[in-house]
Amino acid sequence: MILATASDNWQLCTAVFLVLWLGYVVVRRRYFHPLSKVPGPLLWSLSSLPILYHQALREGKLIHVLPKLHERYGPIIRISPNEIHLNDPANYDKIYNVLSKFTKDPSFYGPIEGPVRTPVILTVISNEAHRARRSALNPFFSRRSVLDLETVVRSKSLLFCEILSSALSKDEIDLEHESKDKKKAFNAHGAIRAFATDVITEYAYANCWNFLDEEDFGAWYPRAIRAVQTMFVWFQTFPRLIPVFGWVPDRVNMLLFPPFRKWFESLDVIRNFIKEVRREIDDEVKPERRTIFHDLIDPPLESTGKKRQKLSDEAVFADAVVLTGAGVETTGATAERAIYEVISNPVIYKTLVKELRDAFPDAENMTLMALEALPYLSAVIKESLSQFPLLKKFPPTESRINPGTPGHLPRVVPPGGATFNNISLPPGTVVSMSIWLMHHDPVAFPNPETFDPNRWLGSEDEVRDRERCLVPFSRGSRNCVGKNLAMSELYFLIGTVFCRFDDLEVHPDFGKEDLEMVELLVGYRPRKARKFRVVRNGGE
Ligand code: HEM
Repeated sequence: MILATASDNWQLCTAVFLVLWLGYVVVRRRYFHPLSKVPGPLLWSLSSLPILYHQALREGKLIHVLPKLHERYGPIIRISPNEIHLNDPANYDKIYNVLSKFTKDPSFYGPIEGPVRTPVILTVISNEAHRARRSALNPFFSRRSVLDLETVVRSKSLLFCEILSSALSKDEIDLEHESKDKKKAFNAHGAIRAFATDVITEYAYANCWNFLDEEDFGAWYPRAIRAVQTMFVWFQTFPRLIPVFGWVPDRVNMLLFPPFRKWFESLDVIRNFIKEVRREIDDEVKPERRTIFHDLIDPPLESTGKKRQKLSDEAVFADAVVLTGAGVETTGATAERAIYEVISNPVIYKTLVKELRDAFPDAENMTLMALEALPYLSAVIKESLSQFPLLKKFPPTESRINPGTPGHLPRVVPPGGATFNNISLPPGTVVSMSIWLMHHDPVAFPNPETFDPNRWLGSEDEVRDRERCLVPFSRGSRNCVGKNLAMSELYFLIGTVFCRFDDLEVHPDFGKEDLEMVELLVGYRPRKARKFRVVRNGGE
């Protein structure tokens, strides 16, 4: 009896303590927190669970909700106890600039290291440490290097067109076993991502993975990267899971998460390749072509006569993993979007084909500089990197997510604090802006629902103003290192496809609703979406 009463009292005390503690947290975060004056929904200011709900349980839908919150609460909103989101383009360059003192938010970027288990270029927190690491990569992805190695991108684009052409004429071969409809459809979704993987593996490592030659275009790879990215969201909210993942042997992780199996294997391929290059360097074997691994392990002399800082094998490995994966879905989804929009719009299609065929009687002779000089092609690419048509089926904010990296890229306010839209933020506050919202600024992009390359062909002043809001690769010292290569891929792929084919159509099974995107740092199609396929005019 005495024991029962003691236990009841203990439970009561615990319940009272929990209620008081919860009340204290709520009152402190809402009314006495340095960010308490920043507008935003109550629940979001108390906990980061709403972000987890939209990112993990609704898979990457935070980006769909942010515009609605801005509409309701204004240009500066509190989206978690310590994070502020901004949507006024005037603030972009204050945060994301070359000499920025804003550092990356460790609680967002740190978990990205989880699966690789070592810091990667994307996640280095200190801007100084990042500068040293980035300076090792920059020369390899400079405009000069991309121009020097343009044959890599050109040859993969031509191969893509060969495969597209033979896939669409397959119906002559074996009509008995498959329906005509099935035969003539080309899996453009898979092939575009295979193209992006083949380019980066050939360009950076001179060791192409040749996904374009595979039946399913190496579909395991984008699938595995996506699984890894989904995991980041959980790691970001529950960082204690990261060491658990580290302790669990790879074999068990592979059993628990099947898409990881091949991904772990791909890590081994990269690791072994680094070992091989290290051996070559030690044995003073002259490589056929110096790759990024040669440059990172054994940096060449600079014009000053100095050698750049050497990276450890572990750092070279980590950056190679990111470089291989970072350009697949980003470039892939952008190119896919461009091809979809062009073939869905006869006027755009005709104009683009004419411009390309007038400039290049033979697609094999294209050069990047000649492609870049084409105004209409350039306008199509800029439009593909920025914004997309409204899908009638969804409310606008659910429909116009652009590919690439559309979401918020959180940074930490430096010592001394910062002021945005007349609201002062103390040091240590996390601030973020979303590229997708920049591309939907109503002043820079009137009629954002329309895919309209002409918006990039107006007066110089008008285009310059618009370009201030065009930030697909972000800006400043932490911007995309692969942007020159990505642009070269977009120019060559879109250029060769539309120089060669004037009769492509979207497969009738593919609807506008399949273009919806979710954001897991990189923009993805929702899992239920059908894959983008093309057919030849009259092929149905
Ligand atoms: C259309 C294609 C692409 C888009 C839109 C894009 C966009 C971006 C953005 C916005 C960032 C900054 C992320 C952040 O602040 O957290 C970034 C970083 C990065 N991107 Fe890309 N990217 C593209 C293609 C590529 C390609 C082809 C590569 C491979 C070479 C690549 C490699 C990287 C790497 C390594 C970083 C981290 C850079 C650093 O932290 O210094 N990206 N990208």
